[in-house]
Amino acid sequence: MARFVCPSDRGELRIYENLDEVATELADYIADLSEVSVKERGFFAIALSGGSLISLMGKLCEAPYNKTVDWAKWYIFWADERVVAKNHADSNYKLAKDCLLSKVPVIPSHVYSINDSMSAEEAANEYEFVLRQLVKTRTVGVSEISDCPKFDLILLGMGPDGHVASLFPNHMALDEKDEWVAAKQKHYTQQLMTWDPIALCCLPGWFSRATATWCGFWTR
Ligand SMILES: O=C1O[C@H](COP(=O)(O)O)[C@@H](O)[C@H](O)[C@H]1O
Repeated sequence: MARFVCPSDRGELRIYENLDEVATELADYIADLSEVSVKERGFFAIALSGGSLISLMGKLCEAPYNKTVDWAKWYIFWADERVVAKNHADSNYKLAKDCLLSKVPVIPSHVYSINDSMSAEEAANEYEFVLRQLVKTRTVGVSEISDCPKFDLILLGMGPDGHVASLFPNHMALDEKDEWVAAKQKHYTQQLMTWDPIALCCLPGWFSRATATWCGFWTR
């Protein structure tokens, strides 16, 4: 049974007993939001991070969700990606494909992975261009107060140092105001990583109907 805490007006904190409970609640949460979005807009635009989040979404591949969710209406995006080939073990796209997308009937052309055949800067520009087209057609919603995309759901796993979507605490990418997608240099040294020191990140200016940040520590 989850405990609900509202530390401020900035959202709601739910604390679960164990990982299984989190995964069950997360699957319900996503399925409900998908249903509402498809009913209201005809689409469900979801942005994913990499990391532990993806295995937590695993229950979506099982009954009843694999049959009840309207997968054909899903449009899938990445909140961040590493600058590696799509078949590289560190690719966030590969992680989602292997553990989730290959197990449910999503439409391949609705899966918007980040281009791995160009430089990080070019890939960031291209991703922003694609997003702008999808916002124009309202496949991805638009914010009421700016022209920024408004996803139906942005799901972000949070690393132990508080980073989400390759946005590390105090990184200058957090001050970015104009671009929707940015390539950034890795500036942190405390982690050993095998991939290139640049990551794409979708910026804090993005909007969503719902943003859920799933932290790495679940138990009380
Ligand atoms: O490097 C990354 O880490 C974060 C957090 O991952 P987690 O395994 O600690 O949950 C992830 O959200 C991000 O996509 C990834 O690139």
